[in-house]
Amino acid sequence: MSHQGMARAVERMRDRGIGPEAITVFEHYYRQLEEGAQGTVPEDTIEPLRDIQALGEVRFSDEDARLALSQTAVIKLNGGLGTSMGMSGAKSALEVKDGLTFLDIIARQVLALREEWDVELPLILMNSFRTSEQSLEILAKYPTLPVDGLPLDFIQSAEPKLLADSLTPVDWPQDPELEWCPPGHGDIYVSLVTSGVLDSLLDKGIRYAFISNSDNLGATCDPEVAAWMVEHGLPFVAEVCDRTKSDRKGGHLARRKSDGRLILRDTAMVAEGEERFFADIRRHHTFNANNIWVDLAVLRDRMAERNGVLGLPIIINRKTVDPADPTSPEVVQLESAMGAAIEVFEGSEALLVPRTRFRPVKTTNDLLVVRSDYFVLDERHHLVAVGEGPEPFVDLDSAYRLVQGFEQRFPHGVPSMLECTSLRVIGDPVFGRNVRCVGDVLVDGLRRVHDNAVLEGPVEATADTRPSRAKGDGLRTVDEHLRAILSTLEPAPSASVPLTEALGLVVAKGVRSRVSLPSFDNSSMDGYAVQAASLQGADTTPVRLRLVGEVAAGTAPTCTVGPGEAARIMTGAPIPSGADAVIAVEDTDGAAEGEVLCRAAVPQGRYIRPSGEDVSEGAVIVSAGDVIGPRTIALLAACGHASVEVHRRPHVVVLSTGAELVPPGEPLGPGQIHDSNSPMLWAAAVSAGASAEIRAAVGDTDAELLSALDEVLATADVVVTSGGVSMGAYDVVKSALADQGVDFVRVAMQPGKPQGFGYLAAPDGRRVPLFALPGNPVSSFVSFEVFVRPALRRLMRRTPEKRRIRSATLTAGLRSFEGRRQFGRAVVRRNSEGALMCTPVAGQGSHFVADLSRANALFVVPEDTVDLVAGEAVDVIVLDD
Ligand SMILES: Nc1nc2c(c(=O)[nH]1)N[C@H]1C(S)=C(S)[C@@H](COP(=O)(O)OP(=O)(O)OC[C@H]3O[C@@H](n4cnc5c(N)ncnc54)[C@H](O)[C@@H]3O)O[C@H]1N2
Ligand code: MOO
Repeated sequence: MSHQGMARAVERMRDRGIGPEAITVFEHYYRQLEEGAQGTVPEDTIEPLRDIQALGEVRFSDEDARLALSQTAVIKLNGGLGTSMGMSGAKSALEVKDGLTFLDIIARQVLALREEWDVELPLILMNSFRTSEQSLEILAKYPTLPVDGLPLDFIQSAEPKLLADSLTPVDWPQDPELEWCPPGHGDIYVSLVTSGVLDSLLDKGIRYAFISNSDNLGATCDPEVAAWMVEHGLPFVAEVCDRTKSDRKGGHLARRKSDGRLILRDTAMVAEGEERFFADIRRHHTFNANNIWVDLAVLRDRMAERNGVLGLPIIINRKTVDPADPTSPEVVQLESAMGAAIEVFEGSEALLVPRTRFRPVKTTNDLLVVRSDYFVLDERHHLVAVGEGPEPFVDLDSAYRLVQGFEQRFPHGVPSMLECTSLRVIGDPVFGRNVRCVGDVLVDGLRRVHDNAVLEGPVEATADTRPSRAKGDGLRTVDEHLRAILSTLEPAPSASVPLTEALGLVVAKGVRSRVSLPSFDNSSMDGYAVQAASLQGADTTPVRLRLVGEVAAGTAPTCTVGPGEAARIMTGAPIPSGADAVIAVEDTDGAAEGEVLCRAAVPQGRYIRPSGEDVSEGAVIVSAGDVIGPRTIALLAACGHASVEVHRRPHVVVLSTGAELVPPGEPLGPGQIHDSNSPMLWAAAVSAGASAEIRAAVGDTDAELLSALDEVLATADVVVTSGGVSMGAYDVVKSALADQGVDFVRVAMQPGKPQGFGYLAAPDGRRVPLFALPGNPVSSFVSFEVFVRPALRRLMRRTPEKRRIRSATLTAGLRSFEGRRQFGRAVVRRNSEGALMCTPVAGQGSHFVADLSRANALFVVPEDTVDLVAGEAVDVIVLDD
């Protein structure tokens, strides 16, 4: 009966036009199925992987990496339908981040790599008969993507689903397409051959393929892996990641004892009673990320040797014919796993890669995290985690499981997850706009989550989630206020700036050298360019060489140096042709014309700085994320760049308020003081890396302040005001801006309790952040340190945003306010044993400018600490690091 089943299945495949190679493979698996093959891998036949090479340990020169990448193609397994997320078309057509689909991101990643490395890097999808059309439509948006002589996709084979009891092909007239399934991703090897793509790639000189799932946004084509394969002649590399408890189900690699080869053991291959070994994450401590690298020439040989049947272990997948209808007949699908091919290649290797290379989106929980601000797409379209903590754990209720239900309940986008450790939603609330999750959040039984809600854990966000300003005694904590600021800031756009304006900025786009360094062979000494052979024996018997010319730095040589000849040469001057060494002037008589007497022999190459020794033309000299310092500027300049693309420097305008203020240097009238906050805040902004200017202080009327702000908003990226934020009758900043979008809050800190922050609209529509700091000089300074400096660094993408906190020993006791975090001023020094000692300055009042200036550090006393005695440890922030 089942033999008949195979015959009928094969007949259907022929009718559908499926090629003989794929049919042979199907028959192979069908026979295994009939024989009751289980394909198990018992634990005593394998050894756990040990001493796995890690990606960070393999390093190659740019040139090697480029060369390897120029022989590589990216292949994406794109047959997935996303049925488990309620999708019917290609899963990769789902908008996953910033309005882009998986395929858009993949296409952009490939195009960025091509540009960065100047390589052809073909992208090819392995589609199923159901995903091809829709996927190619998306890729059509990228006209430069296709590579001459290669298709953008090939279609993997199809096979009939078999009725579970009779193993005959199932009939499903309601939707005949459901009678077919793709034979798993292990089919890629057969389909590469039958589609002709394998030959086309090899004909074009493409020797390696990087193959991964299209829903794994972490799987970017890393040139270092390609270079590693080339260097060691590896036929097959499988990327593995460290396994955590939640990865217990995935497959892992192991070494087969009988022949020492690597094999893949998937869940389905675990022998009965051996689940505990499989689940032991210390024993099998990595899992297969399904990112593989294959030497296509070796693959072609293996396929030929085995008559097109690689013989991968069979996977028997049991489903219903209509996956969406559990009452439809039960079927089996014969599949194989791509990674299983590792056992076919002698000399295969596993490579331990960071978890970031395995970021699949399998569920809407994954989708929420990827869409959120926890991740950004960088300029190379790599998905980069920007949250400080580990990736948040998300568990949404069943109403969100399918994409449609998910979209309906997040109509304004997903919440901010930057500061979230976990989010669990019970019920099916619709989320408003600008919702922020902080810590471990549980949403239970809510009908809706309001706009601007801050869900702060550990929370049972069961009651009201309207934005809460204050808690307890009405004060906001320091961390809450800082988060409220940082989470709304949008980093400055990138711009190209001259080198002299780039100091301290973060590179937005990698730069390649326009020249080789040195760009020509030149002399590292003042002396004579010679042929080394001419000076043989000159150590014992001095040799006379005929002077044929002179080369100074900055000129082109006009002479050629032959045997017995020399050309006078200066440091940095080009080596004339014919010469292969330089003898230093000290080893000669220094003659300027006629003949020069040489008293030393020189080896070939002596004192010659060869072209390209330092940098080769086209090499990447700085990368996105690098911070520009004086040495980077030297490199950029040497490599021919007058400007560099960076994240822009924000321009800060400082504006003090108070009728009592007089500019420094001018005489004081009764009740007047010199404005010291303006220059202090200006200097603090410049020290933080921003550019800054001071706007003359204004008095205490709303009109004065508003008209000054109108003026500064035209040029400011950030406005910092001082004064006028407390409870006084003339507290102008608060009175003028409270209903203009600036929030005035009291923060549980000392000094610096009254704070304002918000956004004002600039004349050109930009939203300009405004910090309203308290007027007391010390309060103003501390507020800048705690809130403005991290914000400026975030705008410039400088990390770390906050200063380092260290521990020091107090030399004197002190008292602090309960419920407020105290930022005291101190002198922090090392004692003779090297220990950090903290001595608070005498005047801790908010008006002591001299004591502030004597201090070099802030000490931080937590909210719940009131008394500290000498000898206790205290946190300190050293200011002049
Ligand atoms: N009744 C209350 N009074 C105050 C409270 C309060 O809660 N209730 N809070 C106190 C705290 S704490 C602070 S801090 C200050 C904040 O005051 P303002 O931001 O409103 O600032 P001003 O009143 O304008 O000035 C305070 C102080 O600082 C001197 N100052 C102001 N600007 C400058 C400058 N540019 N250069 C040098 N010195 C400056 C100003 O002359 C005052 O002496 O409020 C407390 N009051
Ligand atoms: O809190 Mo105010 O900022 O002390 O002086």
